[in-house]
Amino acid sequence: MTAEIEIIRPDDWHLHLRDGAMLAAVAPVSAALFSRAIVMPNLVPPVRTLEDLRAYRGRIAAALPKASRFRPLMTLYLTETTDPAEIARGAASGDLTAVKLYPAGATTNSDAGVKDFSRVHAVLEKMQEAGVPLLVHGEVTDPEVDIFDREAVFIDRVLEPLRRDFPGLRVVMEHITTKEGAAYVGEADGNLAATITPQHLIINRTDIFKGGIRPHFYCLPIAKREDHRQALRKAATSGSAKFFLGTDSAPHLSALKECACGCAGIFNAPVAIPCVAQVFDEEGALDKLEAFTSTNGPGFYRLPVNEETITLRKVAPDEAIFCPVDAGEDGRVVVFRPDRPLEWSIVAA
Ligand SMILES: NC(=O)N[C@@H](CC(=O)O)C(=O)O
Ligand SMILES: [Zn+2]
Ligand SMILES: [Zn+2]
Repeated sequence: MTAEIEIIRPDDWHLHLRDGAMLAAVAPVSAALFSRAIVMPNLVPPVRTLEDLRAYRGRIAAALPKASRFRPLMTLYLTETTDPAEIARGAASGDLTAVKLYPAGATTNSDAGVKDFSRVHAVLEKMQEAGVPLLVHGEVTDPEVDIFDREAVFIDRVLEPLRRDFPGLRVVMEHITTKEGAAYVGEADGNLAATITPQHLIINRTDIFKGGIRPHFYCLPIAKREDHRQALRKAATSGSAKFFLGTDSAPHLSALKECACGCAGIFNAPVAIPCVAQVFDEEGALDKLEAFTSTNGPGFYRLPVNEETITLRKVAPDEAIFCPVDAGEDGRVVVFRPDRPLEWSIVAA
C-alpha cells in the first residue's frame, strides 16, 4: 500500500550533538529534517556557563551547512555550584532555553551532576521565577535500586518532592521508559511534560538480548518490559499535549559500544521520524503523529509552531535506507535499526 502524509516540520526536544568531529558528522543529519532541537549539555567538560553555552552554539553553527535554518535551543548543565544569577541572565538574554538535571552518575557524562538536591534549591527558585524549564534525567543512582526500577523510584524519591517544593517550576521528564512515568506525567498539572524516544516505542528489554547481546539497543534509561513499551505507545499516540518527541539521539563511536563495557546511547537521528511514523501507523494513530512530533513540544516551550511541512511515504520495506554515519577521522557510528523492516521514509523535507 502506498500512502503519503504531510506534517508540520518536526522539532527534536532532546538531542546530543556532541563536539568536534562527531558534531561535524551528526549536526547536518538532524538539521536536514528537524527545525529546532533542545541540545543536551553533557559534553566533556559540560556546558556550565553562558560563556560555554554561547561558544558551543557557535561550534554547532559552524558544523551546519551554510544554508541551514536549523535552530539549536541551548541548555545549561546543572551542578551544585551553578550560579542563580547565570540563570536570570540567560533567561533575560534569550540564550538559555532550559537547564538539565543529571543525578551524578546516572548516565553518560553525568559525573558533574547533582548529588545533594538541597544544594540546587536557589537555582530552582530562580528558574521557577524566570519560567526556565528543568529537564530531568529521571533515574536514581542508588546502587541498591535495581536498574529497571530506577525511573519509578526517582518519581517517588526525587521528582514528587521537588515538584511539591517548586509547584510553579516547569519540568520535562526526559525519555520516559515506564508505565509509572507515563501515568505520573499524564495525571500531573500543565507544568509537567515528558519526551519519549523512538527506541522506547519500538524495543523492550528482551530485544536487548535477542540472539546475543545487542549494544546498539543499549541506552539509559534502559528499555523495560513489554507492558511498559505498550504504555509509552499509548501515551505518545493519545494526542495528550504532555507527550512529545525527544529522540535522545546519542552517538558514540561503534568501537566504544561494541566492547566489554559499552557506552549507553543510541544514534537514531537519520531514522527517528520514519520509526515514529511506523509506530503511529501500527497503532492506527497517524492523525496524532503531528501533535507528537511538531505541535505539543512548541506548546510546552511556548514557542511558535514551524511553518514548513515535510512529507512521509509508506514504501516497500526494502526501500528503507540505513546509512552508517562517518564521524570523521575517529571512525563510524551505527544507526539504530529495529529488527523489523522500516516502512516509512521521508520524501520531501
Ligand atoms: N541516553 C543515553 O543512553 N545516553 C546519553 C545520555 C542520556 O541522555 O542519558 C548520552 O549522552 O550518551
Ligand atoms: Zn538521560
Ligand atoms: Zn539524552
